[in-house]
Amino acid sequence: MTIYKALTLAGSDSSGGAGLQADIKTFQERNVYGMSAITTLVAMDPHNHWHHQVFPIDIDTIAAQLETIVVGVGIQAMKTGMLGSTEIIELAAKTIKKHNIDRVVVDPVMICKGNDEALHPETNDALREILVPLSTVVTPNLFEAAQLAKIPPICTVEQMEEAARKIHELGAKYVLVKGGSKIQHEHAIDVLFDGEKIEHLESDRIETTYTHGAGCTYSAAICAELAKGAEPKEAIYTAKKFITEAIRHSFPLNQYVGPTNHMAYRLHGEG
Ligand SMILES: Nc1ncnc2c1ncn2[C@@H]1O[C@H](COP(=O)(O)OP(=O)(O)O)[C@@H](O)[C@H]1O
Ligand SMILES: Cc1ncc(COP(=O)(O)O)c(C=O)c1O
Repeated sequence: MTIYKALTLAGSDSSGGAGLQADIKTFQERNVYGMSAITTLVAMDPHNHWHHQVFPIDIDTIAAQLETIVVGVGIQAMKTGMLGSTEIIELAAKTIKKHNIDRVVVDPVMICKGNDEALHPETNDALREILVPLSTVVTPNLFEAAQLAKIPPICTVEQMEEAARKIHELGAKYVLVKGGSKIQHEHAIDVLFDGEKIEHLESDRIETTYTHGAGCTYSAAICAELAKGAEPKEAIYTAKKFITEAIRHSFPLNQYVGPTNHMAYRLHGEG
C-alpha cells in the first residue's frame, strides 16, 4: 500500500475548525498522511466574544519542523495557510525552491471570516511577490483576490475573472478565486483560470453562517488530491464536492463559531 504524504505550513486554530487542524483532518479524510509545520498559534477568548489572539512562533522553530517533514520524511505535496510574517513567507519560498516541491497549494490567508481587517497587512505584498509565483494552485477569497490583483473590492463574477487573470500573471499555474456566498449568484461560484480558459465552478449555495475553516478545508482537499497524483483541475473538482458537503453538514461549535464538517463527504457525499 502506498502512503501518500502532505505537509501543511499553517497556523494552529485551537478550536479545531480552521488552520492546520482543518488541514490534517481533511488530509486524513482523503486518505493522505498529514504533517504540519506550525507558523502561529491562534487562541480564542471565551470570555471576550471569541476574540482572536495570535501568538507567533520563532522562525528557527518553524524551519526545524520543515526540516523534519521535508527532509526527514518526504512529501508529495504541500499547502500553506496563515503565515504571519514576511520572514515565514520567505522561508516557505526557500523550502519550495531548495527541495523542488512541485505540487504547492497556496491559500493566501489574509483575513479570518467575519473580519474585513487584514491580519498582517504588511505580508500581503510578500505573498504576492514571493509565494504566489511558486504556487501550482492559489486559492484567494474575494478580499485576498483583490489584494493580490491590486484591484478595487470585487463584487461581480466579471471582476473575479479579471482578478484571476491578473494573479495568473504573477506566475501561479492555476488561480481559483472563491466567490462563495459573497457574490450575488444563485450558486456558490468559484472562478478557475489556467492561463488559457476561464471556468466557473458552481455548487449548491447553502444558507448557513457555519463556514469557519471553509477556505482551509478546500485548499487542503486540493493538496491531498495533488499528493495522490491527480491533475490540478481534477483535484479542484473533487475538492469543490468535498467542501460543498462539508458546508452542507456544518454545525455550531458554540455560540460564536461553526466549522465545516470534515466527515461529511465520507458520510454523505460520495454516493
Ligand atoms: N454558503 C455557501 N454555500 C456553498 N458553498 C460555499 C458557501 N460559502 C462558501 N462556499 C464555498 O466554500 C469554498 C471556500 O470559500 P470561502 O468560504 O469564500 O473561503 P474562505 O474561508 O477563504 O473565505 C468555496 O468553494 C466557496 O464557493
Ligand atoms: C490558524 C487559522 N488559519 C486560517 C484561518 C482562516 O479560516 P477560514 O478558512 O475560515 O478563512 C483561521 C481563522 O480563524 C485560523 O485561525
